Amino acid sequence: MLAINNVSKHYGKIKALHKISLNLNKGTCLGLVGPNGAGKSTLLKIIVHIVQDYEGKVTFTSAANTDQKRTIGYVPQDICLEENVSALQNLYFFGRMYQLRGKALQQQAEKVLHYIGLSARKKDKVKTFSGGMKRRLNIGCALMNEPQFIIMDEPTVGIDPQSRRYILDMIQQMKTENRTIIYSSHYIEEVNKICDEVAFIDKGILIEHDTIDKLIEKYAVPALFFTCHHREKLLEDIQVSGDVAPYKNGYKITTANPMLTMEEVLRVCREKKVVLKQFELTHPTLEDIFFKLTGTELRA
Ligand SMILES: Nc1ncnc2c1ncn2[C@@H]1O[C@H](COP(=O)(O)OP(=O)(O)OP(=O)(O)O)[C@@H](O)[C@H]1O
Repeated sequence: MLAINNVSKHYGKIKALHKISLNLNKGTCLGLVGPNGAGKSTLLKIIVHIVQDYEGKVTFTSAANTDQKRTIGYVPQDICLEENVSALQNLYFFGRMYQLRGKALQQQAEKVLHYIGLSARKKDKVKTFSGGMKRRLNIGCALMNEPQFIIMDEPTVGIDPQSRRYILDMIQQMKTENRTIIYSSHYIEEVNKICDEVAFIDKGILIEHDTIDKLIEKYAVPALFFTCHHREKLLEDIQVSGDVAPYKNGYKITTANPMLTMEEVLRVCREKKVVLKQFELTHPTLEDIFFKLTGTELRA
């Protein structure tokens, strides 16, 4: 288990983290979600001991009597590879840091290459790789010590959809191996797809932490989404039924009674001869919940 207790971090006058506390059970995949500058990387660097000057406490408990260093794999946000040598040489470098030598080092590197789908390119220099391949190798380096905890800082930034899908599938595979994962991202749809739990962080403060199902249940407010021509005519009349706000390319009405509001919208449309282009009952997404809790757009 990972226990983060009351962790705060200042960089000079910048308050990067403020009294963060959260626990993570073995085998859980946690999505750490927040906009740029929220404090995600700082928290991850504290967890992996890169940042050591902070207030509060971080403790790990892991299986058997393994050395704590050997149980954590960290995938940094910035790609950390030697471009002028091969993928294999990069993996050997990280393996040696974890005291692997000889046949054990070779076998582990081959295993990781297979895992990240780069066996066929193992002898090629990294500088000939695409961005997505480099990201996969960056993850592979963190897997050389067979970590129990895997901590990934935005591992899918700026890559092609195919590599993104490959990385997400790899994470699904890691979950089946009962590894504990922290996955930092501001791509909420990825988090929704692969994570069990979500921690929302904004301006260094932990806003919420729960399972995705519980967050949806807790903050679920039914809403109607519509787009239409002459929507201003419609808005004048339907405000009584719910809270109307601009949303994507149309409007969203948050309402306690969606069926009644739906009937009312249709009635007003008929009366005012407004043609609806799209009209549907929506379910809140994690992105909506984040916005509701912080007033901040994730991609800002
Ligand atoms: N080494 C540093 N020196 C000074 N300030 C820093 C340093 N690292 C981070 N910060 C500041 O701390 C705050 C949190 O930054 P952090 O990188 O942890 O956020 P983040 O959520 O990971 O953002 P991003 O998604 O952009 O990577 C920001 O205001 C940032 O400018």
